[in-house]
Amino acid sequence: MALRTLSAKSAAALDKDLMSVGGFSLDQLMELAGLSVSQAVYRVHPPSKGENILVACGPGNNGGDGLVAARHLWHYGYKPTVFYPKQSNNELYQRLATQLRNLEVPFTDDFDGTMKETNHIVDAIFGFSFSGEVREPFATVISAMEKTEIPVTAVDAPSSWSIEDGPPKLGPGSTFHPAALISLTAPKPLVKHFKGRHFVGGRFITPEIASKYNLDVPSYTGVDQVLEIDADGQKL
Ligand SMILES: NC(=O)C1=CN([C@@H]2O[C@H](COP(=O)(O)OP(=O)(O)OC[C@H]3O[C@@H](n4cnc5c(N)ncnc54)[C@H](O)[C@@H]3O)[C@@H](O)[C@H]2O)[C@@H](O)CC1
Ligand SMILES: [K+]
Repeated sequence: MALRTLSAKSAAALDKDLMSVGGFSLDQLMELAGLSVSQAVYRVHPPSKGENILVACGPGNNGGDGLVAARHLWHYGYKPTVFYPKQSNNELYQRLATQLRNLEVPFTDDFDGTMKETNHIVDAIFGFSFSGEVREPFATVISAMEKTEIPVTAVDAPSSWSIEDGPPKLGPGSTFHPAALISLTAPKPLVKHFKGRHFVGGRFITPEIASKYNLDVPSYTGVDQVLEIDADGQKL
């Protein structure tokens, strides 16, 4: 039986619960989410397949997960480059960007140009709060990820996909099928349209929260922050 999914509305409510009664700060959740993302990338694309990783970050917390993942990837020996065109003034994101600059991780405004030197892309543009039609500058970037042969790992959702209904019928993203997806906390309903390698991560939910939101706690192994599952939700 497939792992139970979490709607966009419940994902937002669960996040709030973790940060209130759960006692977590956003920094902590983002660190664990981004650490999971980096481990999924390591599984899908070990450094031996090419060290250049382009991390595309959006304006919200999905983008924050990308910034954290870029830092861990650097420590694993990759050469990440970050595309982060709508940088937030929020102190948390500024600190994440400083941490990357201190490692001399480059930031680029030229997604297409950087893509030419890239072995793998991380799509951290939009997560569970995305809705409507994609606005620029992200529409162009999503079209580029849609057309390229370079494999993409999507964070929580392929950007542009409706969280409930999957790929848009028309426009940017309508034929965007990333090679891999890492669902954070729990898969979202869009996974029924997803055909690539699927991981779950975000190893921070308690049995109580899982029960409140009617979720399965993934059976992570040892120190792993990710679990790869098949279409039936079974561990691979
Ligand atoms: N409990 C969890 O699972 C956690 C989830 N985190 C991450 O947080 C994400 C959700 O973050 P947020 O709620 O900040 O939202 P997102 O990062 O999904 O996106 C919100 C941003 O996208 C913009 N946006 C929305 N629709 C758009 C459109 N059509 N065109 C252009 N821009 C648009 C909004 O203005 C906003 O700036 C999750 O998907 C996950 O990646 C973690 O960081 C923390 C823990
Ligand atoms: K994404």
